[in-house]
This record gives sequence, structure tokens and C-alpha cells, in this order.
Amino acid sequence: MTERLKLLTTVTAPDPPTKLVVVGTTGGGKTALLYKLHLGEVVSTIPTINFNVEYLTIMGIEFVVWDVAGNWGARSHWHQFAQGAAGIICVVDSTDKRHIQDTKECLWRMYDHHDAHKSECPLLVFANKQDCLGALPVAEVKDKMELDTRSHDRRWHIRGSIAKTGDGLMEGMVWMATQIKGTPKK
Ligand SMILES: Nc1nc2c(ncn2[C@@H]2O[C@H](COP(=O)(O)OP(=O)(O)OP(=O)(O)O)[C@@H](O)[C@H]2O)c(=O)[nH]1
Ligand SMILES: [Mg+2]
Repeated sequence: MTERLKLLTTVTAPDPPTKLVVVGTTGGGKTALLYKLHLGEVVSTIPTINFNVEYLTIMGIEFVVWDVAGNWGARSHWHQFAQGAAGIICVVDSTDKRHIQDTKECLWRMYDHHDAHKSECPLLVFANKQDCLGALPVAEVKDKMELDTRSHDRRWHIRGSIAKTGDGLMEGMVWMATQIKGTPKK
């Protein structure tokens, strides 16, 4: 009987949602991006204090997406939010070199502290605000983030985006979902 019950539980219990964490220093567009994906709408945002959490289903995978604040106080905790994440999303304001520099430093520091350094945890970077005058081209954001040199054997991808219109968002998320589908479950 116990064995039959066990079997039943295994068969019927749904998989838990797959965790993604969205990081980046303040103002990059993380919250705008999350709600554009979640609601299909532009929401007016204020700087996030702690985090927002929403569910998204992409390519049949249910994701639970944590949008973590990018303020000074929160940055040193990104690695804690990232515990157990199957993928990391980093959002940068392509118009602001100082912001890109800060985000780069915080991102790589997070990897120093967290099991997200493991190569099976893919990294998706959105070079956001591509609609704005003075936005750096994606290739330049890639260089400034040092993705080529600091990613080692981690799978990564950079995509230009406009969180306000949704441009590039789904393409990036499909890349992430494809990577996660290809990662064997533990
Ligand atoms: N023009 C333009 N504005 C954007 C874009 N994405 C976000 N914004 C605006 O940028 C500002 C900051 O966006 P948020 O989503 O609040 O930024 P955040 O990364 O969540 O910031 P924190 O919560 O402080 O970490 C808001 O006024 C957004 O409307 C974009 O692609 N283009
Ligand atoms: Mg926010």
C-alpha cells in the first residue's frame, strides 16, 4: 500500500516552478521588464525596495521570477536571492556607462559568492533601453560587461531590449527556456 501511495504521489505531484532571478543596479528596467512579460503592459514603476515575484510560463516551463532591488543595500544580497535559481537574468541600462560598470561589478561579485557560479546556470543579459538616444549597441554593452572574458564555461547570451514595448524580451526568455530544457534535472 505504502509503495502504491508513493507511486501515486510521484505521478501526480506537479514539478515545482523553475526559479529565475533578475538582477542589475537600480533603474535598469528589471521591474518594467518583469511586468511587461507578466501582464503584457507597461506599468509605471518606482524603485523596488526588496523584490517582486511573479509567475510566467514560457515554452511549457512554469517560471517563478524574482525581481530583486538594485539599490546599494540590496546588491550585497543578490547571491542569497539567487540560491536555487536555474538561471540568472541581468538587466542593464544601455544608455548609462556608470550603471553598466556598477552592474558588471555587482554581477561578478554575486557569482563569487553563490552557487550560480556553476556552469549549468545560464546567464541572460538584457541590454535594455535600446529605444533611448545614446543607447550603446549590444556589442558594446557585451564588452563593457566583460561577458567574453569572465563567463568561463557558463552559457550566456546578450539581447538588446526595450522593456517599455517588449522588444527583445520574449526572444531572450526563449533562449533561457531552451537552455533550461537542455539542462538535465538533478
Ligand atoms: N525608455 C525606456 N525606459 C525604460 C525601459 N525600461 C525601463 N524604463 C524606465 O526606466 C525606469 C526604471 O525602471 P524600473 O523597472 O523601475 O528599474 P529597476 O531595474 O526595477 O530599478 P530598481 O527597482 O530600483 O532596482 C522607469 O521609469 C521605467 O519606465 C526601456 O526599455 N526604455
Ligand atoms: Mg525594480
